[in-house]
Amino acid sequence: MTIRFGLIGGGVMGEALLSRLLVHGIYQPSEVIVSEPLLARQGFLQQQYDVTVTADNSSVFALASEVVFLAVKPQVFSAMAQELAGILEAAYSPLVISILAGVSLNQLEGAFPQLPVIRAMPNTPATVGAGITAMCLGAYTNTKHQQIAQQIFSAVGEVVEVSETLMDAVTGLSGSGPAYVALMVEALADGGVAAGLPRGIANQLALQTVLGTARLLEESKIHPAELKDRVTSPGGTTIAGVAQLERAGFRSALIEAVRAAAQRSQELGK
Ligand SMILES: NC(=O)C1=CN([C@@H]2O[C@H](COP(=O)(O)OP(=O)(O)OC[C@H]3O[C@@H](n4cnc5c(N)ncnc54)[C@H](OP(=O)(O)O)[C@@H]3O)[C@@H](O)[C@H]2O)C=CC1
Ligand SMILES: O=C(O)[C@@H]1CCC=N1
Repeated sequence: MTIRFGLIGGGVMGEALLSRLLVHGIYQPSEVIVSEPLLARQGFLQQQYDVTVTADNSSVFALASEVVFLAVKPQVFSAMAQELAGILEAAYSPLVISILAGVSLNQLEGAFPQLPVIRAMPNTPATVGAGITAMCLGAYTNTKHQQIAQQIFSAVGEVVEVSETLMDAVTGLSGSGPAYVALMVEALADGGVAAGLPRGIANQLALQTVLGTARLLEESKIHPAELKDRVTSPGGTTIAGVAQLERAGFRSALIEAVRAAAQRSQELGK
């Protein structure tokens, strides 16, 4: 069977995307090639997903007819682009999809001249099909390319299209956001333990509180402030907790976290 999908960088995000694409049957294992420097990792991916593996990035471009998906760290982008410069042949014309934080369409189009390029930012809930991806289209893309990217990212969750000027902000919010939420779940459980709960029960209460609240907000479409008002009984427990969060600068801390991550995304592209 022809190889249609090439993945460069089979790490955390690369594997998350790959596994969902295979589960959804968007690509068959025989249609996929993955490039990875580590032999042990190559062996794992080959055994786990039955895909072709290589350490040679140029062969991914040579073989993948439809999509080359970049999932290496932004810090190795220049070295990778230099290694490929001059090797890529004019005959290669896959759609290049990059999920590298901070790396701009301009940089991608400089590295892959004339190729259709899409810059995207998924997030780790993609692993369980509950991700959200923001994407923006490069100059050489057409409707077919947009549909291919839409299909790929729909396999791992929701998809929104944004202007490239918003991609660093997206990275700071939804790209990095799962870490903030995970910290919050951990800290809530710690609070429960501090208040006397056994660890297992505290973990379960913390996780289900976050899941349930997110689901309630999604299904009811009420504003988060209104939900907060509904939980806070006059003179009750919740307002005591909220007042403490305000004293500790909880909201400000989250706002600044998103801004710092967006700023870091900007720096990674320089
Ligand atoms: N993790 C996340 O939540 C998200 C990450 N991203 C983006 O996804 C990208 C990957 O992140 P993540 O999966 O976390 O990182 P990982 O380090 O887990 O994955 C990167 C993979 O690329 C491999 N690699 C390194 N150099 C090369 C090379 N020259 N050619 C081919 N493969 C190479 C690495 O191998 P080795 O380990 O041997 O170096 C590793 O397996 C980043 O650009 C990040 O910005 C985007 C959205 C969310
Ligand atoms: O931390 C990072 O740089 C990557 C990008 C978004 C999430 N993880």
